[in-house]
Amino acid sequence: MPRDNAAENAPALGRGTPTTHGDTANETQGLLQDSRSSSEHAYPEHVHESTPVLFVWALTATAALSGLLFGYDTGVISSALVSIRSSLGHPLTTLDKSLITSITSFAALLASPLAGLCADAFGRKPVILLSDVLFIAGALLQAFAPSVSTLIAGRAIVGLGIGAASALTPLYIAETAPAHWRGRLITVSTLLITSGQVVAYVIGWALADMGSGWRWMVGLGALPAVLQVVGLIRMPETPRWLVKADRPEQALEVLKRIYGGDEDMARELVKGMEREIEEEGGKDGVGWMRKLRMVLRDLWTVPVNRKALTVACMLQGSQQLCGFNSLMYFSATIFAMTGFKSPSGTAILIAGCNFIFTLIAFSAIDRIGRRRILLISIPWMSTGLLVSAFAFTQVKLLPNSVQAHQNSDAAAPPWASALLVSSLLVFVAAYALGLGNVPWQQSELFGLRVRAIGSALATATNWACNALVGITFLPMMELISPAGAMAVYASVCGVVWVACWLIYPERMGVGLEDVGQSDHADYR
Ligand SMILES: O[C@H]1[C@H](O)[C@@H](O)[C@H](O)[C@@H](O)[C@H]1O
Repeated sequence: MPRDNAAENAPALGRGTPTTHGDTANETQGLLQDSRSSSEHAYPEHVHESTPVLFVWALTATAALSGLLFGYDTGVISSALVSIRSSLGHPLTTLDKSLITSITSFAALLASPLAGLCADAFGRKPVILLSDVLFIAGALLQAFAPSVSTLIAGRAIVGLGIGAASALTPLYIAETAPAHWRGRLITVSTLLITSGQVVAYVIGWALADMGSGWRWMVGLGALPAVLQVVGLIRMPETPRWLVKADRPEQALEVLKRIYGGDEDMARELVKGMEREIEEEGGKDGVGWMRKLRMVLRDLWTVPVNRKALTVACMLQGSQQLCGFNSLMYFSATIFAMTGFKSPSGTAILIAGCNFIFTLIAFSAIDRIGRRRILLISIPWMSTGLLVSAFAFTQVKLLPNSVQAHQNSDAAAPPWASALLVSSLLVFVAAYALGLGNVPWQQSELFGLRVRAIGSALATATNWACNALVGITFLPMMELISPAGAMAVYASVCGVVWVACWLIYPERMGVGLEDVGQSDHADYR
């Protein structure tokens, strides 16, 4: 029987509750040896309760700019597709449109596991910087594209950046955040994803009628990347990676800044990280390929890792298979089909609702807990989808309008339109509170040794399912009707709820060093 009291017990772990894993391994670590044993240490209460210092906010905000890029680049394409018209030599064919949209997800799918590998070898920060280079190159290539194929190449390059950034930003934030604020700080990056989508929709709407407006839409994506490069260059590598790379002095300095100069706390944390690495088999000075093989083997054969990977992939897959992004990518199209006067305006409403409820998730996630939020919000997603399915049955779909974006004839009685929009808003709000956000907390499921690659594989699952939904949504609408499509997504949500209830562990407030020590009972 799943238990919900883990949330209450968990913060104690984050404060350094003694574990059964003794300090013996640590006793050989000369540099950071402290006269007190680690079991005497507890995070000072004032640190536990206080808000993070400015430095932590700066770290988080700089890293989270990747979210803005990710959100903007995924959100802008629907408006850009409409306003390209014939400016690339001919009107875009359906194949052109599909390729332009889906190549980004496929490239992200490729890039995310590679990014995890590089992040272990070279550090988290260089890989985020590399993703910025890709964002800038891809945005410029798209803005100056003379042909459809150049535009597709630009979208692919941006996709590589998105894949790397989406795998590494939450990891970077998780590894620099104080445990009791980790959920909220990772949510900052989801907040920037959703605000990037709102900005993209608004810019798309504002520039839609300008001749070469679409070039500005896609080119503007380079701006936050430049900002991030400027900010990130001054930021440090994560202390966890530094300890793993045998640079504990540097890790200590970073941790001192994170904990407002509290040296005892910083030393204690470095000791915890060293202990974790020792327990996980020590610092492995082996080559890339061998290391990858070892980590993959550990992910698969060590039960606690395998369970972590299963949960992370299940959540990331669910985040996409519930169909949310079909709204993100095609809401203007859906609203045009159903005869809405201002489909783009209604689509902005959807993106705005996603943003506002992610803001609420920000304040709730470290208080209510990830598991409880998911179990409460997912049934609302199903309800919203089922009611919208009913509303769709009351709406007369306009013929041949799957790709149309403007319509003036009302095709739905006003009550049905209102029911449709409000039920979709319920779905979106519930999504933003739970599934849109919680899967990105994935790094807290994995021990340090397998964290980067485990998170990257879960991110790849996200992109694979994202591409699947992107490709299947319009055909599904035609084949089984919009109501049928919504019903399918509602049943996916039902299955996801059961899966979360059965296997998702609460990690609110747990220190990252304690994650690798979780026993199997932690996974229900
Ligand atoms: O967490 C984000 C967010 O919820 C976005 O709105 C969605 O488009 C992304 O696919 C998801 O990863």
